Amino acid sequence: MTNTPRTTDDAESKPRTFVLASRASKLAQIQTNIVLDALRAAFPSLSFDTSFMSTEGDKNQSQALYLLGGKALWTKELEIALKEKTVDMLVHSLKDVPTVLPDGCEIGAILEREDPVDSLVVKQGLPYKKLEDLPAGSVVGTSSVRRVAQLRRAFPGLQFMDVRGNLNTRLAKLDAADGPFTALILAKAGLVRLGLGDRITDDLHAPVLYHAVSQGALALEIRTDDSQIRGLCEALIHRETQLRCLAERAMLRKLEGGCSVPVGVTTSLTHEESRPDGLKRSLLHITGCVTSIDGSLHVQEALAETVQNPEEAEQLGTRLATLLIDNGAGGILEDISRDREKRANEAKEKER
Ligand SMILES: NCc1[nH]cc(CCC(=O)O)c1CC(=O)O
Repeated sequence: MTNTPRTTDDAESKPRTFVLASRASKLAQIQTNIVLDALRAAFPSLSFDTSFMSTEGDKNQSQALYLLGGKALWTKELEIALKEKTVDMLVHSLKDVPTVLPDGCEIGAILEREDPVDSLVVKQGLPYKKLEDLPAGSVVGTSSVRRVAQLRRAFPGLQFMDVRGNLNTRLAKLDAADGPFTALILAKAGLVRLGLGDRITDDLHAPVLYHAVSQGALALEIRTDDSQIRGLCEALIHRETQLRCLAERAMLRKLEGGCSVPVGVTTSLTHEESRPDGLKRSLLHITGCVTSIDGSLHVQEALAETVQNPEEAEQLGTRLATLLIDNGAGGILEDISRDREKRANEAKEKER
């Protein structure tokens, strides 16, 4: 047997292994494996691996999300690893990705969306199916100010309470015999991906509840200077989801909201025509709303436009945000940031 000496050249010609990274929660791992399977199917000769880590949002389970504010709670640690090149691609729920990315990072692909609606999950053993069925005073758990603000309008008799933790933790809190909750509102996509879709008793649609920007869609975040991985990402782009989500994110960016402001949205894309030059023109509808935390004020606007590319989709979202701001959303958002500052200061005072 001959001994082949290992030269530097050999090491360098060793094929690159692309490392996909995400949060360590069960849902994040399932989502990463969805992407891993798609990449392996599209590029059978390439080598992929995964890496999981916890983020500030996972570690800080006690503070209300509303007070933690619009920081990059779920993405920052991952983006550091991406920039240090320990990993090559981040798999996110696009909903959790801030609308402005750090320098050197970009979205490489937005994948086909699950149903973006929010769903009702009722405590095990209780007979209720819909929010309408819940007795007055029932406690509904959600950590989203968007859901609380909109649902207070439609269901003034219900009580809403913060519930934190990953999806399995929240369901355990719901089902606990001595727990306060009668039901939870959760994103349908997360429940379905976790195989918990059978716990859903109802889906909540607009105009009762507008979903979060980009809810239900997965996104891949990459280094701007990594053209090789950008090329791989392109194979996973779902055009319809991409155009819808980019419009939604452009709206939120202009409203200067993070994941924790009461901004809701719905979009739809209808294919109008394939033109002789090969470009597709699609009609993009977007309805957006901003609701005050107590549900007393609600501003809602809608626009529709034919779009041919991501830039035009973003322009539509930005225009909708301007319309919302001009029609009262600006005041609602200012009140919220004043209130958040006040509460954050009170919390700091308490610590002293
Ligand atoms: N903020 C938590 C979060 N981020 C993404 C999802 C669900 C999956 C998705 O929207 O893609 C959830 C859970 C929830 O809101 O119920």
